[in-house]
Amino acid sequence: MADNGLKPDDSQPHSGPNTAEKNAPTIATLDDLAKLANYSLLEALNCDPDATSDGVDHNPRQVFSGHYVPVKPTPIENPEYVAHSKDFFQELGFADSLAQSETFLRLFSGNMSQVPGPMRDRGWACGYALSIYGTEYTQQCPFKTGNGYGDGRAVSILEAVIKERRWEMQLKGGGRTPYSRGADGRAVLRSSVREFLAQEHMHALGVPTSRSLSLYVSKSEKVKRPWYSEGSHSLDPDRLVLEPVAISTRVAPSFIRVGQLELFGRRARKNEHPQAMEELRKLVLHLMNREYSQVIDTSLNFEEKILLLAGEFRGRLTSLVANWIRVGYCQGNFNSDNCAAGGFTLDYGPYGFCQAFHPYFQPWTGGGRHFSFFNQPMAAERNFHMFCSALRPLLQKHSDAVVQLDKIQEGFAEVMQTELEKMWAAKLGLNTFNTELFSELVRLMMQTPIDYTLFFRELSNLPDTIEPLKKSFYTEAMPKSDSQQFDARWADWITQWKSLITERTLQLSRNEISSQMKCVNPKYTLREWQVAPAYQQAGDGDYTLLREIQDIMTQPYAEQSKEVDDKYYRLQPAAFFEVGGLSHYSCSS
Ligand SMILES: Nc1ncnc2c1ncn2[C@@H]1O[C@H](COP(=O)(O)OP(=O)(O)OP(=O)(O)O)[C@@H](O)[C@H]1O
Ligand SMILES: [Mg+2]
Repeated sequence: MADNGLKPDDSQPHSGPNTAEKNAPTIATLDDLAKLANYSLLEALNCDPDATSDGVDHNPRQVFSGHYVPVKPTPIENPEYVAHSKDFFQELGFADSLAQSETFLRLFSGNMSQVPGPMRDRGWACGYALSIYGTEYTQQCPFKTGNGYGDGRAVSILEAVIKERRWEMQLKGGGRTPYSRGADGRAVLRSSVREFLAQEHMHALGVPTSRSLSLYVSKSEKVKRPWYSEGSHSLDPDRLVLEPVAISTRVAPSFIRVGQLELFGRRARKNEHPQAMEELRKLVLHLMNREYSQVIDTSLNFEEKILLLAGEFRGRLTSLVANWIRVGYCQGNFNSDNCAAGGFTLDYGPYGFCQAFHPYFQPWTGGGRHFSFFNQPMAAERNFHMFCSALRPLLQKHSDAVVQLDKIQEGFAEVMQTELEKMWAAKLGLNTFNTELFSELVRLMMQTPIDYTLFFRELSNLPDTIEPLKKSFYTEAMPKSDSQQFDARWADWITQWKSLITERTLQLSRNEISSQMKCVNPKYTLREWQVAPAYQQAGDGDYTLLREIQDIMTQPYAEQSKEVDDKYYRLQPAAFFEVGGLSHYSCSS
């Protein structure tokens, strides 16, 4: 395996500069960043042999082989700075001033014409396959073959090793690529603000995710998207809206998706061309290098590495989905092409955070029950099966390894269940999962509509009665006649739960239990009715609210001021239920 340019263990303290010096920005200019360019993907993988070398390759076409197509992004017109992630800038050692510097803005709004060397002056897009809940689709591209499907508006522009970690930087909305399928390759400000805020929020919530680097909007270029009139109760958007285009940059160790492995797995399985098996092998080795180098020993033989990879991805994916449920996140569209092979959250399209609890909460009207809140473990299992199927052709001559891979695949549900039980126990402040207590809680949470975030946060104060929890009840939605009966059942539930907490106080103080609970039950989560005014105001050039939300939502577990609580630690107002664009969306791009 190629050297990935990383030290074996980057969690070790480094000798050398003291902390203050270490935290000082080391990347103050684009030249500083360009020097760190290091393109493992371009070096290890195959370029599409039919690609034009200038990267001006924007028309939809079939890409039959190769892992990537060189693409020059199309810059947005008259770009203006909207936001950058201060936290992530600091982690990377970027000076804040960089975000508003002319050269950085130019590059990260899609203009690669003047990049300093050794950074390259073109980016790349990758093809991938799509499976929806475990069923392969090849009809979704204009050619009905699946060969024209992939990064249709995502263009990677840089891979760099920064502070001993490898990062890929990808523009979203960077214009057309051969995979754009007749669409414009653009993202609008609305969806870019949503993704930008959500990525950093999820990171702060402790959920593995792609990160947000920067966000720029065009002051003159607009595109039309179907969207909702204000207050519309329609399921589908009822009008076309002209919206400003934007480019956000997201960053991750790699952007390899399960769908990408599937594409190459399918070609190898069907022996579509002479290099198909070799291309699959290369991609899998590259994935190990990019995402699993700390856990896959390079001296092992290939079959052993594949089994380790499958086991490790299973661990990451199950833990990821348990975390999603912990924080109330519903991805909405958990197809294999939105499932990062590194096991982190990717593609914040029709996502939403659960407010009024329902196990089948699903903000995307096209997502159905299969991608709904509590069904995410099943959707993840389907994606995991597709991942294993893509690896299988590589084990053709090793029947023992195939049996072991099958076992890893079959074991998904059990590992998932263990993760979920661990997570629920932690949310409830307990050491072990109690089936009876949990089942009754879910029944109660369905009968008494509760606010998912508020409920668990209030519970973290270890109340003795249900009174403090009522802050989280959507009482208006409750049938009055039943409320006394529900109160009695809630009181029983609290008594049972408290007796388990009391048992736990033999090992931990009440304060310790409460603070542990507050580390897993966030106080603030993104609520769509609060994000909508932020992107609306941003459309008018006012970024104040966006930045306020950014500040608050990057400290989601902290107790913040009373003003913040009054505004953000509260139920969704009744007027926003069932409103298009707030409680549901049929399209989000
Ligand atoms: N405006 C657009 N122009 C071109 N391609 C698009 C556009 N919107 C979506 N696509 C492509 O359609 C496919 C499905 O869209 P989906 O909403 O899952 O992805 P996305 O939000 O664009 O991208 P990602 O998964 O990269 O975050 C993706 O391959 C995407 O690249
Ligand atoms: Mg997607």
